[in-house]
Parts: sequence; structure tokens; C-alpha cells
Amino acid sequence: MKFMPEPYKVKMVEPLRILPKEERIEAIKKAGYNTFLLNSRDVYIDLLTDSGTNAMSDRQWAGLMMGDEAYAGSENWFHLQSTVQEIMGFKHVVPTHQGRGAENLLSQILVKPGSYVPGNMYFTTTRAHQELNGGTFVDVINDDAHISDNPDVLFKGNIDLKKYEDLINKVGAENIPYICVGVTVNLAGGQPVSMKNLREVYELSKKHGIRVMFDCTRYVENAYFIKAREEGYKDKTIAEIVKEMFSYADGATMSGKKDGIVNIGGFLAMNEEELYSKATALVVVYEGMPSYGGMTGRDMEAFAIGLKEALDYNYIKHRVEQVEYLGNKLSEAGIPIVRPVGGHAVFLDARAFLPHIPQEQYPAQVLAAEIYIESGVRTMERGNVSAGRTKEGKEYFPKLELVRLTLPRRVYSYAHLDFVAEAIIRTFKRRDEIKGLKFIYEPPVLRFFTGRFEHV
Ligand SMILES: CC1=C(O)/C(=C\N=C(/Cc2ccccc2)C(=O)O)C(COP(=O)(O)O)=CN1
Repeated sequence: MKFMPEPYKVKMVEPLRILPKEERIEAIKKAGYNTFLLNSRDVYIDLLTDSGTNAMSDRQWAGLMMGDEAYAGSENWFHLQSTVQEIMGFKHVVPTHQGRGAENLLSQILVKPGSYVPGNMYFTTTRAHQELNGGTFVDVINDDAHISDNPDVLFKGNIDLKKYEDLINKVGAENIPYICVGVTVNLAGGQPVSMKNLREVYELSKKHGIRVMFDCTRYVENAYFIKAREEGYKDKTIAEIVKEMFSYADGATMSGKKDGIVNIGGFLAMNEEELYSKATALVVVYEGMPSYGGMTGRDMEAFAIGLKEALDYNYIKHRVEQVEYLGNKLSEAGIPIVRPVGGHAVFLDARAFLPHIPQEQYPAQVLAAEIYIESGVRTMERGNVSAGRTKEGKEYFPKLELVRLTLPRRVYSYAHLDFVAEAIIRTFKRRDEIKGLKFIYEPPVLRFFTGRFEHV
């Protein structure tokens, strides 16, 4: 059997409902053709994000009853701290309410006006915090990552060492506070970085005295791809691969809402004493005590348990294979998607799906809206709208104009994915009728969250 059955059985259910089509048309119009502005009650299958939308296990729910809600020194904090230290090997952990809480602390401490922060493709909140502190993000990902259909490149998240070294030589290592290595690379299509590349990036960084900070939001998926695809790792456990991965980092930011399998939570981890001391001084301003960082005791308990569950091979194999299952169904039907299929989502290539719509009329934005009208399935625009504008106000027009079908962990079944695939195939068949969009309200920052559109 190519695709294993779900390695869990259901103990509690949340009924789903689908609106009649005319009500879906009304709902997306009211939402300004922006799927972020749809109400959850109007969504049938929610593939907007895998962030905070994952199903917790019975052990995690039981952990909520173990919440030690002491203001300082919570037992749950010690459980979370020791779990992170054990899994990743970092000396210090600073809790935050979610990933961007950690990005805020790291960027405020290390990024100064004139800093350059190289990384393997941008992520919206990560770059926003670097820029808010006067830094400039520099993309040093390999060129293959910007090519949507590239099935033979198994580690599209890899950093181009020459691009990285050229930047170091151009701006000077003293102006690079750290390199941000995303494992996996969300906007490239959930693409992994190989262990070989992680090692090479670390060695090159150490040669120049530059810190390596992982954005480890989906690190378990990255470890799974190393085990499945990289020579020499097929007989290693996920935990062994993860430990080696983090040996090539000086620290990390983590959103627990993904591979932590919790609904809220995050942390900043590091080995460096000075960075730790500055982070604990700053966390009290933005997140709370260094022993809760914006999380309740019960959330920290669920987080510690989730981090351990995520390392189970059957769990992560099923999780990544579900994404591959949906990707294969679409690809076999001739739907243009990012290949290889990534770890957390299938990404539709909206440019190839709607070649008659120019990027300034936001093809990915209108495709996400049309998929909702067709099926009540919510997806996310990851193209020109998400890329936003440069400081000079120019649109980025990224090479990748994508719609993300993001699978929450342990939530949907293969039957749901069959429904999603059939809806997208129906939309593809009527793609010539789809028209472009223009902004009617464009927010100044991170415009994809609350922007509103109408047809041109
Ligand atoms: C690689 C990576 C992420 O994917 C990530 C969050 N992703 C999210 C949530 C999101 C964030 C911004 C716009 C749209 C959706 C995702 O839907 O993909 C964060 C921030 O974490 P946070 O949400 O916990 O603050 C850091 N790094």
C-alpha cells in the first residue's frame, strides 16, 4: 500500500458544514476576495495554514490539566525547557507566545541599521522584523528554488554558498549579525535543506565568525526529507537526524504552532550566554517572565509533549505523505504545482494556472478566492500580494506566484483531500473565465492579512 493509513484513531470530532454556493459567493465578496477575511464558520475544509490549526493528542489534552499557572518558575516551563535542550542540544531557551515573538527578540538584539541578514528565501514576518530594526534581508537560496516545477532538485531549500560568500566579501562579516536558515523553506514550497548544505553553511559561517540561526518552524519535516532522500541517513532515527541538524546552528527561532503540534507557543534558543542574557532582559518587555514568555503553563505542557510526539517516525511519515498524496493527485490531473511536493503544503503555480492574468492583477489572490467559491475550501495566497512592496513602494513581483494548500497535522483524511483535488480540477477546467483583481484597500505592512480586492 503506497500511502499508510492514519497512525491514530479519532476520539473527538468537530462537525463540518459546507455553505450553498450562492452563500459562498456572498461570503468571499464580503471578505474582499481575501481568504484571510473569511469567517471560520463559512469555511468547509480549511487549508489556509498549518499554523496553530493542528490536532493535539490525548496526552497533550491531558497535559492541559497539569498546568502549573504560577507566575514564575512554572513546572511546565522546566518540562518545556528540558525538552528543547534534549531534542536540539541548545544550552538556553527563551519562551515566546509564538514564532514572531522570537523573531522580534532576535532582531531587536542583533539587527542594527546597516545590518545584512542573508537567508534561504524570505519569510514575511521574519523579514519584517529584520527590516523594522534597520536590516536588509538578502536572499542566498539556490536559483533552483525559484523555479516552480523542478522535481529532480530534492533539496530546493539549500543555500548557494557562492552567493553567501560573495555577500560576506561585499559587505563584511562584521555587518552580518547572523544568517537565517529556514528548515524547511516555506515560500519555496516547504522545501528542505540537506544535511550536507547545513554543514557547509555552518563551516563557512564559522570561518568568518558569523552566527547561524535556524528558523526551525518545520524542522521535523526537514529531518524526514533528509532521512528519505539523503545518502547515509535512511537508517538514522528522526531524533538522531534532528540532533545533527542543530549541531550546525548557534541558535533558532521556533513557532510551536507547526512542528510543535500546539495551537500557540514559540521560543528563541541559543548557546551564546550574552544573547541569552539580552533575550531574558527583553522578553519581560514583550512576552512576560523568562519562565512563561506569553504562554500559559498548560500551553507549555502541551508544547513539551507535542515536541516529543513530532519525532515519531510513523507520525511524520504519514504527515508528509498526506501532502504528497494530494500533490500527486493534482499533478497527475495536469494541474501545475511546485515540485518536488513540500512538507506541509501543496503549492499551486498560479502563473501557469492562469497565464492570461498578469502578476499586477494578482493571479494567486483570485485563484484562492475562486477555489473557495467552487468548494468552500480555504487556501492562502503566497505570491505578489504576500511579497508586499519595497521601501521605495515598488511591488516585488516574485518569480513564485503560488496558492498554498496547507495541511494541518492530524486533522483531515484522504477523503477530504480527494474532495479538494476534485474541486481544484473543476476550477482548472473553467480557468479561462477567471478575471484579475485590484486592491480597494491596501494596508501599509503585511498587506495580505487585511487587504481587500475587487475584480478589474
Ligand atoms: C517559516 C516560518 C513560518 O511559516 C511562520 C509562520 N507561518 C505561518 C503563519 C503566517 C504568518 C504570516 C503570514 C501568514 C501566515 C504560515 O501560515 O505559514 C513564522 C512565524 O511564526 P508565528 O506565526 O508563530 O508567529 C516563522 N517562520
